[in-house]
Amino acid sequence: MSEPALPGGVERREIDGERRLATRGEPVYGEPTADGWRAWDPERSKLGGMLELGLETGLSGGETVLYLGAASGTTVSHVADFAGPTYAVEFAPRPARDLLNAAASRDRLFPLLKDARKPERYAHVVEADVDAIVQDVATRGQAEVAVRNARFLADDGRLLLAIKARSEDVTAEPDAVFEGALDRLREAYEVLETRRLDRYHEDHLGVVATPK
Ligand SMILES: C[S@@+](CC[C@H](N)C(=O)[O-])C[C@H]1O[C@@H](n2cnc3c(N)ncnc32)[C@H](O)[C@@H]1O
Repeated sequence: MSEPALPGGVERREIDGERRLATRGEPVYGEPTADGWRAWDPERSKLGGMLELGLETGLSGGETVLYLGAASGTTVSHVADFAGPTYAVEFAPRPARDLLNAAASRDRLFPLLKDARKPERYAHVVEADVDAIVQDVATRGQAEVAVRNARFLADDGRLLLAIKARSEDVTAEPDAVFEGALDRLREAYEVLETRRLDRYHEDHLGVVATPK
C-alpha cells in the first residue's frame, strides 16, 4: 500500500546524512538545515509524528489553518512554511514571545495570545471556514477545546488532534482516557482515523476528524 502523500511544501530531504521530513523556511528551534530546508523532527512535533506515521491528514499545502496550543512555534512554524494563513493560538506569554520571533520571518503566521477554551475572544480575527484545525494543547479537557473550536472549521475541513492521556488523568489507562475523549469529540465531529503516536510521543493519540 502506498503512503498518503505529504502536503505540498513538505518533503523528505537529505539533511545531516539522513532523509528527514522538512519544510522550507528560517530555522526556529536549532533544527538542522540544508539548502534552505529545515528538518521537521517528529519527536518534537505531534503533527510531524502523524505525517511520519502516514495518517491521512488531508493537508495538501496552501490551506488556512487554525493551530491551537502553538507554544514557542516549533510545529506551527513548519505549518506556516507550507500552509496559507496560519492562526496560532497560545495563552502562555513566555512561549508566545518565541512564537512572535518565529512569526517575524513568516508573513502567513499570525500569533494570537488567547485562551483556546474561549474561541469567542478570537472569532473576530480568525476567518470562518478554515481548512484545518491542528490542536496540541496537552491540558485537561482536550476534546472540549476541539468541540468549542469546531465553529471555525469548513464542512469538509479536518481536525488534526493530539490527545495526551496524562493531561486528562495521570492514573487512568490511556485507552480509557482516549475513549472518553473520543466520545465527547463525536458530539461535534465524525472521527475518520485514530493512531497511537507512541513511536514518537508516549501515551498520545493522533486523531483525524471532520465536522458532523
Ligand atoms: C504540548 S505544548 C504545544 C507544543 C506545540 N504544539 C508544538 O508542537 O510546537 C502545549 C501548549 O498548549 C498551550 N495551551 C494549553 N492550554 C491552552 C489553552 N486553553 N489556550 C491556549 N494555549 C493553551 C500551553 O501553554 C502549551 O504551550
